[in-house]
Amino acid sequence: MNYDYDLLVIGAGSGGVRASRMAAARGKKVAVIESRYLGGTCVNVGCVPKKLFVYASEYASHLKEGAGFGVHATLDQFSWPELRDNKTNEIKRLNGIYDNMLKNAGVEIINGTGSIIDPHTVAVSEQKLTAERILIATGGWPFVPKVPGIEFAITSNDVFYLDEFPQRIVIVGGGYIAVEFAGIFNGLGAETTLTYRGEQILRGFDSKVREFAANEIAKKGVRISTGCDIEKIEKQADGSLICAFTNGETIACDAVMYATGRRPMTDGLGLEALGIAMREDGTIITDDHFKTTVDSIYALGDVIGTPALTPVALAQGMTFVAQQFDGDATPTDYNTIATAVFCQPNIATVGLTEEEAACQFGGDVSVFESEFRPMKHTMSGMSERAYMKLLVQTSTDKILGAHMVGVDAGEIMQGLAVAMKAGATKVILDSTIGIHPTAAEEFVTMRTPSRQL
Ligand SMILES: Cc1cc2nc3c(=O)[nH]c(=O)nc-3n(C[C@H](O)[C@H](O)[C@H](O)COP(=O)(O)OP(=O)(O)OC[C@H]3O[C@@H](n4cnc5c(N)ncnc54)[C@H](O)[C@@H]3O)c2cc1C
Ligand SMILES: NC(=O)c1ccc[n+]([C@@H]2O[C@H](COP(=O)([O-])OP(=O)(O)OC[C@H]3O[C@@H](n4cnc5c(N)ncnc54)[C@H](O)[C@@H]3O)[C@@H](O)[C@H]2O)c1
Repeated sequence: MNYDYDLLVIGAGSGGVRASRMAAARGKKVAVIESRYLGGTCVNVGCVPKKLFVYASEYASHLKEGAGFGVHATLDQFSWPELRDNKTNEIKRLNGIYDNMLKNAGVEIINGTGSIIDPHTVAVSEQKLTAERILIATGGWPFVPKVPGIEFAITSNDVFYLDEFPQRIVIVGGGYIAVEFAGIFNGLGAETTLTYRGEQILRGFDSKVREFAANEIAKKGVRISTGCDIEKIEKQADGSLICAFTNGETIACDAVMYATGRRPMTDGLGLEALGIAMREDGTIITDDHFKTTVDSIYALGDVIGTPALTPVALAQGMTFVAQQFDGDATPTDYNTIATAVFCQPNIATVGLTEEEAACQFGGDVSVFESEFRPMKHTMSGMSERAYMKLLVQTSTDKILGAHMVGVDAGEIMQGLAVAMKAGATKVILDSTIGIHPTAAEEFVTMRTPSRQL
């Protein structure tokens, strides 16, 4: 059977771009269909613009900290339009780089929305394209609950393009996006409320990390309200919003941002008609080779419900190509994926939480902890503290988990993740000479366990 392409990818985000480039590099005839923006969520409305905003949000605090060092500076002005537009220009530059990168790799870019009409055919408007393999890499989309007045709320898709900076913002959710944007808006000077329906933000993270981080975030000025939810949002004549909460409280604000999770983007793909199996939450079911329940159709990235992180989608893209075109059957390894929340200070983690370690290795776990005031803040006057934890299997000395709340934790944790992947034991960390004076050296100097689990 002759097809137009060896591989037709739907979605030019983190996973789709990587898979198409790698397949084209192996001499395959590849096209990628993209409906909105090259680079997908991460480049356009995710990791990249978010991190640029995080940088912006930290200057005011740096200026204050300088005083203790004799460096006196005041913040004259923060211009939201400048931040927003400079960010947008940077994203456009990256879109151009993606365009060149794909074309130079020999990947054909097709602008439009893809819809699968049979196991080897994708329709894009009037065009019908055939391929030996179809790869769905369509990512996710913000989920917002049904709440009266939800139409007045914004999501992470809108927040990067607001006409005006909200001086008062309510952020709903307790996950990555809510916590990161609470830090961004608070740092940029907005009166920020983070509201979460559960007891403690950052579900899934180590419980001490959650408590410590929530405390540090609150110390920075974010008002954290837990155990309640928004009942309704009303728009006032002056354009401001009033949020009514389930606990009877009301808050007036200029913007309400919902960061209540993401759903897989499968709208209009035609999956039901093809009989492609999905879970209840809409994520596509795949095997170790990213194959869906239809033989020639594959899926990877956020749309399959694996950890929704760019490096995971990238790794999957590379595994997919190795499996399909190099004859390498090795599946993607999801163990010890390091991750960071870019709040102030950062949270970063790799491996098991204390709760998971206790559950899996109870009676055989040593906990090493360190909590301290970072050296910088002994003179900056800030009360910020840092927390680090290592979980070690006592009988084997193997590192089970590493956690940090502190400046640059995201940068520090990557090295620990490599060590863990290499099977590092506590003895190896102990025999590693530290870099002084850094916070990171604490990870190689914690000698006495604080607890046994
Ligand atoms: C605010 C925010 C911050 C984030 N920060 C981080 C971070 O700091 N670190 C991190 O690791 N991860 C972060 N993430 C998660 C990360 O962005 C995703 O995990 C990653 O982008 C997933 O890649 P993907 O290839 O699965 O999908 P995506 O990158 O979402 O790409 C999917 C692409 O498919 C296109 N598409 C969808 N349907 C169709 C169709 N029918 N036809 C054609 N094209 C279609 C979309 O337009 C999109 O371009 C963040 C996410 C958000 C929302
Ligand atoms: N730094 C990073 O690596 C980074 C940053 C941002 C996003 N991401 C990825 O993107 C994913 C999506 O981020 P997210 O923050 O939207 O999702 P999330 O799953 O991390 O958090 C969603 C939050 O919304 C709450 N929630 C869900 N439904 C709700 C409802 N009906 N009412 C009130 N609250 C509700 C949940 O309890 C949770 O606290 C993350 O899980 C992560 O994988 C990663």
